[in-house]
This record gives sequence, C-alpha cells and structure tokens, in this order.
Amino acid sequence: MTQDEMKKRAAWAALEFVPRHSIVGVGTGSTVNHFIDALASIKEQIKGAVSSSIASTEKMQALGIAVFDLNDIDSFSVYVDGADEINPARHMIKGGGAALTREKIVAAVAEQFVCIVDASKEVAVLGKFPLPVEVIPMARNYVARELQKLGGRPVWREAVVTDNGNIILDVHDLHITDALTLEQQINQITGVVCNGLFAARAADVVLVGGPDGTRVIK
Ligand SMILES: O=C[C@H](O)[C@H](O)[C@H](O)COP(=O)(O)O
Repeated sequence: MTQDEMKKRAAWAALEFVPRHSIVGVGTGSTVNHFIDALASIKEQIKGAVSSSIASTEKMQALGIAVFDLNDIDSFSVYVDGADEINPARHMIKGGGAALTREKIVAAVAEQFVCIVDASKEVAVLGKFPLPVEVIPMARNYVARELQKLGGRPVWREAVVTDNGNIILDVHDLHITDALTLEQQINQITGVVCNGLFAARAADVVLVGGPDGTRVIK
C-alpha cells in the first residue's frame, strides 16, 4: 500500500467524526485533499466549512462545498487536518505546506482537532521534520539569528510566500523534548507570526492510516 493510499484511508475515516448539519474546519495538504473529496460525498448533509488556506478553499468551492468566513462563525465542533510529524502526546509539527498560521487560527476556534496521518508521520520525538516558522519578511535575518540561539539551523524557504504575504524559515537540527516550551519561546521572538508546533493546541483524536486499516488514538 502506498503512502498516499494510507493518507486516503485516514482521511475517509474522519467522516465519522463530522457531525451532520454542522460547519467543519478544514486544514490543508495532500491528506486533507482526500478529506475534502470525502466531505464532498456528504456535502448535502453539512452546512459547509471554514478553511485554513486559499488552496483548500478553492478545492472545496470547486466541489460545491460552501466556505464560510471564520469571522462569521462563533464556534464549530470539529477541525480536520494533517501533520508532518506527531508524537505520543499528540503534539505536532505542521506547516510543510506553509499553511500553519491559518491552520492554527482555525484549530483555535474548534472544539475538537482530528488529525489525519499515514503511519510514517508518527515519531517518538519531534524535530526530524524541519520546523516551519512564518516570519514578517523584514525580520527574516533577525529571527534566523534568534532561532540559532535556540539550537536550530534555520533555512529560508525561498520560493514560498504564505497566504498572508510572509516568508517561511524551516528550522533544522531540532530535537524537541518540550514542545510546549519551545512553541512559546519561538512565539516570543519579534517578527515571528506563528510557528508550526501545535502543542498548546494538540490533537484530540489521531487517525493513523496504515496497511491494516485505520488506528484511532484518543
Ligand atoms: O502547511 C501544511 C499543513 O500543515 C499540512 O497539514 C502538513 O504539511 C501535512 O501535509 P500532508 O498531508 O501533505 O502530508
């Protein structure tokens, strides 16, 4: 079974967590693209979605799923998104697709975060996947120097501008044993918009797609 088939398996399993007649929070990425396909199959049974990226919005609208402005929604129950790494505490690294800031905002409003991953995303310690940090462009070099002080090796993702008009620094060589503290430390650096550690807002449910089916971790 390919990695993409395992992603698809986890994504379709997430439908079970979508309350009917509700608004659904939708993340970004290749795993979520499968979830959007799944969501389209029940689009008559939901009110619509709030989206974490331009890419997800465009895909949902093309499939006839109504997309609402988050500012018009006070609360919703379920946010479904992928991850680049997830540890046993259900802390994640996200932002491989540069959508981390809007993802964190939409996740903050949701009552429940359902994370959909293939088995390759499970790790004991976060950090092998470079940690994405969204930065205001003029602060790039200052923030990079501050990230070095925290033990990382930041690399500018030069080809990428985020949906918010900012840049991404990918921080290599981290071995993250205290994700909550590091998330807060990076947020304190002036010029950082957001970082890809989701520890303060960990996943509530993880659906892990593998060759033998989908494992549910709560
Ligand atoms: O910015 C992108 C998101 O955080 C994605 O959810 C994450 O990179 C996982 O993406 P994929 O499902 O493509 O592996």
